Amino acid sequence: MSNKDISCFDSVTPQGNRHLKLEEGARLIMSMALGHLPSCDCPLSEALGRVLSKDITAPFNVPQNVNAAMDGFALKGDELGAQSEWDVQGQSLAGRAFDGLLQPGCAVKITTGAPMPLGADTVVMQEMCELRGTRVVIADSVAVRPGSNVRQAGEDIAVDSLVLQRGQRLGPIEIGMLASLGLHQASVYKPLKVAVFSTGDEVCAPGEELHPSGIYDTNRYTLFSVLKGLECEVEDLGILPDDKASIEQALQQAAQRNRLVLTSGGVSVGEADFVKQALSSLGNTSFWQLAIRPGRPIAFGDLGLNQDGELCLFAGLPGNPVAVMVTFCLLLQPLIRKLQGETEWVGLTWQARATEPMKSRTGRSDFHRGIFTITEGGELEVRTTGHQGSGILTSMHEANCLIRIEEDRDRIEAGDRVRIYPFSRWLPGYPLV
Ligand SMILES: Nc1nc2c(c(=O)[nH]1)N[C@H]1C(S)=C(S)[C@@H](COP(=O)(O)OP(=O)(O)OC[C@H]3O[C@@H](n4cnc5c(N)ncnc54)[C@H](O)[C@@H]3O)O[C@H]1N2
Ligand code: MOO
Repeated sequence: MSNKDISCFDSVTPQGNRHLKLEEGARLIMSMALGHLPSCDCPLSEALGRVLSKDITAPFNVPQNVNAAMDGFALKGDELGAQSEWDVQGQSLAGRAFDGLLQPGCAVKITTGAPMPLGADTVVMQEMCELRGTRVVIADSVAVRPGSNVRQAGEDIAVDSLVLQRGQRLGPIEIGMLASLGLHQASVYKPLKVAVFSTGDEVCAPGEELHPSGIYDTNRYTLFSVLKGLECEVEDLGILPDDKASIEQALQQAAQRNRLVLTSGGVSVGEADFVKQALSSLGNTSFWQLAIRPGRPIAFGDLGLNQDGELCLFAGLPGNPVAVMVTFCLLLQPLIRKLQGETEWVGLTWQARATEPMKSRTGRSDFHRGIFTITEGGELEVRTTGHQGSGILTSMHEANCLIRIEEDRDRIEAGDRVRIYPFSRWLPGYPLV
C-alpha cells in the first residue's frame, strides 16, 4: 500500500464512503513511530515523567545492612523462652551502629533502621521489654518468634539486580528507587518536540476581544496541557486563519523544527477545511476519517523530513473540543509514548454494567463520556454524563471514563456490559498510581 493518500476504508457511511476502523487507524499510526530520541542526563529533581534511556542495575544492596524493623532490643533468637532477662551490652542507633560482637545472654538497645549487631538475629519490640537498670526483662519472651523484626540486606533491591528497564517512564516511586541507589541523575530520552496550532477564522485567543461570530480557542490549551503532562517540548504556534497558503507555510516551517505537528479544525468537508489539503500537498496522508465518534474527520500522515532528518508526523484533529481530546487520548497518546521510547505502557480498559440505555450507530465506535461507580457488591457500573455533543467540553470534565459502544451495536440497554476507558487525571488509560 502506498503511503500517498491511501484509501483504506472499512465501514460504510450513509454517503457510501468507507471509513477505517479505530484499531486499523491506530495500527497505521503506531507503524510510523520509528527510531528513538537521543539521550541526556537529567537531575532526579527534574526527572518526573521522563523516560529512562538506559537500564539501571543495582550497585549495592538496599538496604545496605541487616537492620532493625522496630525500636527495641536485639538479641539471639535461640535464647528466647530459655531466659527472661538480658544484660544490656550497648546500643545501635540508625546512623551510629554498635560495633562490637553480641555476647551470650546479652541484648543491644536498637532503633528502627539501625544495623543489627553481629551475633544478633531478632529484635524484641520495646513495648514487650522493661528496662531495669542495666538489664532488660522480657516477661513473655516465649511469645517472640526468633528472627522477627529484622530487615535483610538487599530485601528491597538486591545488588546487581536489574532495577528499572530502559523505556520506563519515571513516576514518583521510580524516582525514589533511583534515589535509594544514591543516583542524583538519570539517563533519559530528550524531550519530544511537538508543535500545536489551532485553525479557524472564528477562533480567538483568550485575553483578546471575542468577535461577534467568534469562539475562544480551547483546543490549543487542552492540547498544550496534555502534551506538557507527557513531558513534551511544546511549540505553541497560535491560531491559523482559514487560508490554504498560510496553513501550508506554517505547517512547513513547524515540520522543520519538530517530530510531530498537531492542528485542530479544518479537516472536515467544509469550504474552509484546508488542513488535509495542506497535508497532501506538503507530505503524505496515511488516512483521513475513522469510523469513530467523536473524531471521525481526523487526518494523519507526515510532512516530510525535519532538520534532524527524522520524519515529521502530522495529525489534523477535528475542531470540536471533545473530538480533540478523545482522538488525542486514543490515538496520539500511544504514539507520543512510543516516540518518547516508553515501552511498558498499555491503555487500561474495564468492563462495566450500563445503568441506562445509550444510542449509537452500527459501523462506528462511539465514545460517550461516562461516570463509573462501584456498587456495594464491588461491581462496576457506568452512566453517561448526559448530552454527548462533541462541542460539550464540560462532559469531559464531569466524566471519569470513556464508554465505548462497539461498531456492531446501535444501542446499549440498561444492564448490558460495555467497555470503559478510565481516566486518571486527564488521560484514559493513564496509570492510576
Ligand atoms: N457536512 C459535514 N459536516 C461536518 C462533518 C461531516 O462529515 N460532514 N463532520 C463533523 C464532525 S464529526 C466534526 S468533528 C467537525 C470537524 O470539522 P473540522 O475539523 O473541519 O473543524 P471546524 O469545522 O474547523 O470546527 C468544528 C467546530 O469546532 C470549533 N472549533 C474549531 N477550533 C476550535 C478551537 N481551537 N477551540 C474551540 N472550538 C473550536 C468550531 O468553531 C466548530 O464549531 O465537522 C463536522 N461537520
Ligand atoms: O467527530 Mo465529530 O467529533 O463527531 O463532532
